[in-house]
Amino acid sequence: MVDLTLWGTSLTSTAQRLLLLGSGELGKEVAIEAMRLGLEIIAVDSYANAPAMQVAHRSHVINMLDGAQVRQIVEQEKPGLIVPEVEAIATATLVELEQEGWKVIPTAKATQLTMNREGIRRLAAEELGLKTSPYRFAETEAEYQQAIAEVGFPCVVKPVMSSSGKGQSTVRTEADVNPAWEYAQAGGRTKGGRVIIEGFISFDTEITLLTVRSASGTHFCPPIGHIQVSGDYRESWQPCALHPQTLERCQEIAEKITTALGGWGLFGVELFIQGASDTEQTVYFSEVSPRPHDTGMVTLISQNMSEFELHVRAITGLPIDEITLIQPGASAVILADVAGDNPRFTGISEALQIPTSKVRLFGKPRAYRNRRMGVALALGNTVEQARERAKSSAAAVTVLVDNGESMSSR
Ligand SMILES: Nc1ncnc2c1ncn2[C@@H]1O[C@H](COP(=O)(O)OP(=O)(O)OP(=O)(O)O)[C@@H](O)[C@H]1O
Ligand SMILES: NCC(=O)N[C@@H]1O[C@H](COP(=O)([O-])[O-])[C@@H](O)[C@H]1O
Ligand SMILES: [Mg+2]
Repeated sequence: MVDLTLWGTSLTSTAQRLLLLGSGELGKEVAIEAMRLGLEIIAVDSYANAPAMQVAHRSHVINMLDGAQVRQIVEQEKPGLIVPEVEAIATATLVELEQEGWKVIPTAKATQLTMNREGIRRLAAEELGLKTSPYRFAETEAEYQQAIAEVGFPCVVKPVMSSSGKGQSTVRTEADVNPAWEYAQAGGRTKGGRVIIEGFISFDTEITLLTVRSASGTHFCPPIGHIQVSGDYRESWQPCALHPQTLERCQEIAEKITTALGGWGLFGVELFIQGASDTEQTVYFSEVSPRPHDTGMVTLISQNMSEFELHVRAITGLPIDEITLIQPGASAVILADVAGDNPRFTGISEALQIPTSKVRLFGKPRAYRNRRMGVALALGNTVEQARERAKSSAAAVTVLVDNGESMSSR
């Protein structure tokens, strides 16, 4: 635990250590915020020089799906806070570590339930009665065929352990059925195994409602709208227009699911919205991240406190005062279109000629097709203006790699 009455200093005997399990772009910003408050940061991931490792005091490369390796690092580093950052961690070991007195953010149960789509879906739909898409789970190809027949076309197939759309496909016709199974088997964060088959929801908008559980109570950020392609985010903006009663409904759902998960920290509650914002809309719960959300990177520019600052404040037991929107804001991703080492970027100065724009490059040491390498952020007088600016800024950047191939980032 972090001792609020005796705040320590990094790299001294009083240090409060934060162990990041996962060191991508989201962890990098968490590390920066935690370091600003004087915490000692240890970044862990499955590969060297991951983004958060580059701004941490120390780092370790381990297989985070191997419980023994996770335990060894925890016992070696003795962190006050264990902060999961990615959807590929041995969560059973986190449960054991929590029972032994280590502090897991937000709770070991929350990381276990959300790391597996089955856990969170059953909690939301079957225990809490939240409206979700219809769904089935399948372990074998025969069960899969049966589930597809029951859910019907169109449906969405995903490995139960995956994120950022890995292994996900939409099945519209019979011809898509087998490729979707194969892709799910190959594409999850852990190879092979169980899949979820979800009925396709034809939503008008999808949002992330960032929800913070902290010493000063539960706080909501203004809703973030976003666009996803192949299950991965491309653009996000804040605020997203919703009917006032819809917003209330979204907050109720977020309150329910985050209360059930428990602990302190920021959560990204993903919701599908059907209908136009001039009447009350229908809200479906999709899933929740018990940590900062990729679509929430827009808050680096649009809010008085970013989702990363909010997470660090919440997990260390500090209060959150008012969360305010500075101005309508937007983010657009910078993707690689080619695989290779030693990525470099052209067009940064063009990108920054766009008014209000900022570019964040994550420092991932290797590019591959559709890997998110950076993000462009912008403000506007309206959401539309902010989105146009962020998209133009991102589109100006091109990712080049060692093999000499180059393609536009978008
Ligand atoms: N049942 C569904 N109906 C319609 N669209 C869906 C459905 N499930 C997923 N999608 C689309 O795919 C996107 C990604 O799905 P989901 O959030 O479940 O995947 P993920 O791999 O966990 O992604 P992330 O890690 O980025 O949150 C959703 O944001 C939505 O755009
Ligand atoms: N939707 C979840 C998400 O955005 N997670 C973020 O992406 C990183 C993995 O990136 P990589 O796949 O490029 O290594 C994770 O470490 C996390 O920061
Ligand atoms: Mg999602």
